[in-house]
Amino acid sequence: MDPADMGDDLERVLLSEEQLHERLDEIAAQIDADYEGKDLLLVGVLKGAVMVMADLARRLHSSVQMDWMAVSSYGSGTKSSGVVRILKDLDADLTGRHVLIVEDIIDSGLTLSWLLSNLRSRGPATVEIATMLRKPEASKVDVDVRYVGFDIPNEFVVGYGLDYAEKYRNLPFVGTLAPHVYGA
Ligand SMILES: O=P(O)(O)OC[C@H]1O[C@H](OP(=O)(O)OP(=O)(O)O)[C@H](O)[C@@H]1O
Ligand SMILES: Nc1nc2[nH]cnc2c(=O)[nH]1
Ligand SMILES: [Mg+2]
Repeated sequence: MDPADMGDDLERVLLSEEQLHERLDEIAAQIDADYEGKDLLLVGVLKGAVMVMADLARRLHSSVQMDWMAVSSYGSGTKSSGVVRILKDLDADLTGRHVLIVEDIIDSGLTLSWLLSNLRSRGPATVEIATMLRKPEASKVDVDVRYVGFDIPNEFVVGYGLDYAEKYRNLPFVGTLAPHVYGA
């Protein structure tokens, strides 16, 4: 999808495709170094993390497996409901595994803190987190995030997996929406 095809829905491009990919090169190199000689299980959080999972995984030289969990707390709005629902659970048994949760964004941090305690209760060897984007609110939650692509301002963003009412996930960049789109 091209920015031009969004008409006046797009306010501005926050992170270009090039910026996202360059940062992923750096993060992938760090992950390869940190997990050298270990089997790694990447856990992608559907649906938002699809793009970052695909782009990160293909940069890794480590031995990795990929599994998916679908959770949702936002529905079709721009605010977290605070209630996290499992829509699809993992196929993999986490016992003794090195787990890396792959997220597109940490905003309120509610999804992640819930996910962390859920996955930790399944007996993994280690659980770490990689996220492409992180907003300032996330600092209020006591969660240690090992790999962060970009710290971004507190605006509702779309693209690179992130939706507004299920649209715009296929944008190759991260942008902000014009307020008229979500009725502000
Ligand atoms: O830090 P938080 O405030 O909890 O927000 C972050 C979560 O919100 C988004 O998922 P969403 O619930 O919109 O589901 P989706 O990935 O299917 O769009 C995003 O993918 C994160 O999982
Ligand atoms: N699309 C989108 N989903 C989110 N989920 C949590 N924060 C955001 C955001 O800024 N944009
Ligand atoms: Mg969403």
